[in-house]
Amino acid sequence: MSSHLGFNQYGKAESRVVRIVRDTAVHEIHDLNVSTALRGDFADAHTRGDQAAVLPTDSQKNTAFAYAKIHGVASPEDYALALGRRLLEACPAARQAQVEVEQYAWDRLGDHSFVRRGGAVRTAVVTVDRDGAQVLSGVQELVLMNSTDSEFKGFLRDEFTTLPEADDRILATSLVARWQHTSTDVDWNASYDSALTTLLRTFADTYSRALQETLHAMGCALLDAQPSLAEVRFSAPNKHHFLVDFSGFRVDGLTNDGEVFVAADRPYGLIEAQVVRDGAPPEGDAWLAVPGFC
Ligand SMILES: O=c1[nH]c(=O)c2[nH]c(=O)[nH]c2[nH]1
Repeated sequence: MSSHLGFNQYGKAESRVVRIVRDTAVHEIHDLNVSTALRGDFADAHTRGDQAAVLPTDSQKNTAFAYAKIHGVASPEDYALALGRRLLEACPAARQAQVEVEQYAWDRLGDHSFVRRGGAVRTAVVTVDRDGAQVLSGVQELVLMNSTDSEFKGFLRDEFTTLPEADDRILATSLVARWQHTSTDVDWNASYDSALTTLLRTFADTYSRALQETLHAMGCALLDAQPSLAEVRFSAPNKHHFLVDFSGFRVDGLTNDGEVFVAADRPYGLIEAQVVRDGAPPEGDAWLAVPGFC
């Protein structure tokens, strides 16, 4: 048999890093899930069992914790850039380091008391190589619903199509979105806040003829609002809500005029799309091994 080693990377997945900033009596909390991966010349580890070039995943994990102190967490992007650069420095065989961060938000209850905020998780994926870095920012588990102003009709029909046309339906999703920056000279927190505002406003304000159209509108709005973004990608489960049929109930005058639905959890439509700025620079390896997108 003839074969060769193909693409490979290795690192520590999902280090749960909690950094408390306690320089004053009013503490701050940064709650992260951090994954690192190194890519480069690690053939000897795979083919000869030689670990000389391998910075252990345990050391990568330790660096993730140390950098929460040494560098701090001004934003997930800024922390990930610092961590990625350090890992490249520490591992000469690595050509590229990818750092993925999820940040869980906490709301303040007092000087040193917090309550975890439900809902959306902020994300960053930073890919650092020896002459630059690429940054994706994003959000996941952003659960959205429009209770009207959504239709789905005029679709292709075949022998197996039973779906009725819908003039007025619920549109709901748990959105994953990531967007690529063209620079690392960015106010990451301001950019994220503005992106979220744009996405939510557009979801709410767009009359939807399909989830596909809504995603496209959200992507266009985001690229319009932030000229330094190259591209946005969405993965959106269509969280179907089916009208409950009251017609068999023996209750006089009981109607269901778009008022009572069953929320189905599976199967679900999965709508994925990229919206790309014309003339955007090449995307490089920013999206390599980033799961969940077409
Ligand atoms: O917004 C939608 N897009 C589809 O492609 C689709 N397909 C389907 O059955 N329902 C929907 N809804």
